[in-house]
Amino acid sequence: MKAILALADGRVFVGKAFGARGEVTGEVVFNTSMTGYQEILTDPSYCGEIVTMTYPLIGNYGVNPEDVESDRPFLSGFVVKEACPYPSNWRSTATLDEYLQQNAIVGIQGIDTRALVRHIRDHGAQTGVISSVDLDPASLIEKARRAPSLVGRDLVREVTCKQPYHWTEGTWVLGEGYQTAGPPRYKVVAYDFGIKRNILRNLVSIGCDVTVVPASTTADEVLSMRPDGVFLSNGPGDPEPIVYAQENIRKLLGKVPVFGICLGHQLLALALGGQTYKLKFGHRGGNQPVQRQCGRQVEITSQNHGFAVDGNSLQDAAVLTHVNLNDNTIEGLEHASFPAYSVQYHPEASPGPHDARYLFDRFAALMDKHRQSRS
Ligand SMILES: NC(=O)CC[C@H](N)C(=O)O
Repeated sequence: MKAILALADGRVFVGKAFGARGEVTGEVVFNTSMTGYQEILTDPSYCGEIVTMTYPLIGNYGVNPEDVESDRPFLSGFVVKEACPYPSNWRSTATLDEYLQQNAIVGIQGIDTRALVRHIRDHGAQTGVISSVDLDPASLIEKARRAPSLVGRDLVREVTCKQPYHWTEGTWVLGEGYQTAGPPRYKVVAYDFGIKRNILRNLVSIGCDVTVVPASTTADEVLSMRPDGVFLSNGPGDPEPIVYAQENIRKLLGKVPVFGICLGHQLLALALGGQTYKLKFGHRGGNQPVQRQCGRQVEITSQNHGFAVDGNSLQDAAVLTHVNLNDNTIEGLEHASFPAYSVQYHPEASPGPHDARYLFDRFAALMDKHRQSRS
């Protein structure tokens, strides 16, 4: 069945429908990861986005019930060059096409993804529409132009949990599956702005007893739980309109150690009086080089973000700790005096390299130090 991807600037790509049939809009972005499509599909940070994979063959190891970062896919639509119909993997329980159909995700394949990605790289991310029900390019271009932008929208409300919940699953080991939690050493409250499960698994693996709370949970409610640390999660959309989270973070600073990832990093910067801005097309992939400013070591990192922190806006409120070697954007910060730090990239990987796992151990050390300071 024919399908069309139309961009707001009038560029049109004709391909074949796969996954669910229908029509969706979203900001068209691209991810350069060669593997990890199931983790990408189930990362709530992609809510509101149509995700294009630059690697041409997607689905060749199928899907399975373990490699997920939330309970369902959150992206708007999926664009690939070729969706493999015959996966080869002993862990596979379904094809990519079946998985997208089961989760009502609209896909298009068979388009020139290289041309699409070069267009986005040269002209910037923009809204688009995928449709297998309206095949009139002019109509679709108009729909893409009317589609809402990510800027100024609170998409966190669409993905956060409704009630607090306890998390006990640790990281995955081949042949054994997900590890169970050992004796807890730290009580951590994790804000769910669209949290990825592998962040929770890594927190459990460093000895955290994790309670996940909705994004709107107040600082007083969090402090009443007497945590040793508070985690600020990744999540979708523009960080600026999430003012309620910035206000709660501001009230927590200095009272309890804080560790933030991606959206959590941006919210921490905003809470410190900093500013964020929208990148031309974002960083999404598994090979972004990030250099530590202390020690100059370079980490190859997993990334998925379209906004960034303006390093000049933080003044002396925070120290900039990590920088992206591709474009010198800010990738990490720490508070000048309070036990609080964050990174723009994803040390939990899923998908991607594990170079930055040390950042979880750093959270444990910060909680130890804070506990000693109170004893
Ligand atoms: N993965 C994330 O947390 C993304 C953060 C934010 N939504 C951005 O696109 O920059």
